Amino acid sequence: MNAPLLVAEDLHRSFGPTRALAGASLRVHPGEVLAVMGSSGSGKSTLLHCLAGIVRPDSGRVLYAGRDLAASTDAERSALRREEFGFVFQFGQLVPELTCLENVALPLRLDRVGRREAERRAAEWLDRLEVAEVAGKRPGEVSGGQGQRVAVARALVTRPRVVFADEPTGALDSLNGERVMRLLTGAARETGAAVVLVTHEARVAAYSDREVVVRDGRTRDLEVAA
Ligand SMILES: Nc1ncnc2c1ncn2[C@@H]1O[C@H](COP(=O)(O)OP(=O)(O)OP(=O)(O)O)[C@@H](O)[C@H]1O
Repeated sequence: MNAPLLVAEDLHRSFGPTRALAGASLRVHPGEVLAVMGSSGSGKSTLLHCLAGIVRPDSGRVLYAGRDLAASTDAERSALRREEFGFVFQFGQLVPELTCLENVALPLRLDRVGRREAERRAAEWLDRLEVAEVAGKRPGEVSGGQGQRVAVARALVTRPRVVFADEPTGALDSLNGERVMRLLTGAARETGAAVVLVTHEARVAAYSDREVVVRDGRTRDLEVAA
């Protein structure tokens, strides 16, 4: 298998007296869909935030493409998040004042792509996520499932190498959840993006290539020969 793109080694992280991570390790290979499973409070989101350079572990290392995240500056880490990573959260977190098309175009605009080109690419992604009809609407005017598909389009429009998805279907009914998962993993496979998918639902994890379980802040790999 290729060299891993993202590596977490023996991460520990506490918030005051609460130990969120107590020895979490994992590897993400280019293009793979990895599900991070575990019960509520087990440390899944903290692990995802450490992997994405949002939360700094108390000890342990995170390497992205061989580079130690702790050795980079805040500016380098935010550039990495903007250029190489995409994010999908449980509640779309779209900008309410912008139309869905403008929301998807936003990461490109932040990368200084001109408006016309950014909106052309955003429209392509809305189409790909089967949600072209909401382009001119604001997030408050679309359904939960449509909003999540817009959020997936926004996460993928910059062609990231890793998409971090934290309970992306958590607020959806099962039919809409399945649709979001099918479109998210399909688009990621087409563009070669890896996906780190945090979920507590086996039905959602079924879309992954491999599963890692977090329990009391520690990871356990389900696949022996991963
Ligand atoms: N910023 C924070 N401040 C204080 N405690 C926190 C913070 N973030 C996480 N924790 C605590 O760390 C533990 C792990 O939380 P985390 O959100 O990583 O778990 P999770 O597995 O993602 O849970 P859930 O599935 O409920 O989202 C929990 O006890 C949580 O309350």
